[in-house]
Amino acid sequence: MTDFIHLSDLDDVPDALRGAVVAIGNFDGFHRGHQHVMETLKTRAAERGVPAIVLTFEPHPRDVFAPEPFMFRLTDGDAKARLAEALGLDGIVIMKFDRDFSQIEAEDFVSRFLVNALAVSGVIVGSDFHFGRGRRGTPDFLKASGIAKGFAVETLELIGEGVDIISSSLIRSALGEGDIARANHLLGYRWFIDGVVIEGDRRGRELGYPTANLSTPPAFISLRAFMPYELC
Ligand SMILES: Cc1cc2nc3c(=O)[nH]c(=O)nc-3n(C[C@H](O)[C@H](O)[C@H](O)COP(=O)(O)O)c2cc1C
Ligand SMILES: Nc1ncnc2c1ncn2[C@@H]1O[C@H](COP(=O)(O)OP(=O)(O)O)[C@@H](O)[C@H]1O
Repeated sequence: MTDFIHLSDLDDVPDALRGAVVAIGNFDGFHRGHQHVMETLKTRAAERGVPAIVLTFEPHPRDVFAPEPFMFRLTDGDAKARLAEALGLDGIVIMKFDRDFSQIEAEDFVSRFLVNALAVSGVIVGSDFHFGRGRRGTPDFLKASGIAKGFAVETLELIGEGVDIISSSLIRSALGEGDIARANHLLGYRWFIDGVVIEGDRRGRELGYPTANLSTPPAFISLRAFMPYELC
């Protein structure tokens, strides 16, 4: 088994990742809908005997285009990489998303990155996936590109929970309401925040249970910042 590979661009793709089947998206949270994409990705890659990798973007495009209202994040790039490795994928590519990158046309994204850099053998996305300047690249466009350029494209139905489609915003709403159990259920694992424990105002000792002050990037602060959470 080869080591998990983490790339931050597609300038010089190692041979070990060329020819891969690739899942593309933001994947904030690696929730159960995303995990369905990843399981399909692993199955298709194993059938072809090629690597299974995820191609994602940081920062989140919504933070680039509409920084207000504030959107707290479920997983940063490092957490996505850890989850991808834990799910048994072969690698992750975290491309820098900025205004210049967002102007790349869907056609160019396919030819520059999917075909020339990665030589993908297959692409897996959910049925709502859009990409390229102005979000013009639709799942149908991706399928047509695959036929023209010789890679397989699979678009998956979105996984639901009751009447809701599982999405990172649904999980943010659950957390915003303090419903950790529902967030955990939708995530498929126990929600976590990464941070370094720092010295605070020493008020925790008056609360009657152990507390820790976490230094956490602003995008990871919950809407209910003063809710007690169990440490794990
Ligand atoms: C090359 C490229 C250009 C993009 N340009 C835009 C854009 O102009 N406007 C926009 O809202 N999103 C843009 N996006 C972000 C996509 O709409 C989308 O968030 C991203 O492909 C991840 O898909 P997902 O949201 O289904 O996970 C772009 C994405 C890519 C890969
Ligand atoms: N509930 C779901 N079921 C199946 N695929 C999904 C689901 N939610 C998102 N996807 C797919 O996973 C990838 C990342 O989606 P993204 O837009 O980051 O998710 P979210 O809607 O949770 O913010 C995309 O290809 C998307 O189509």
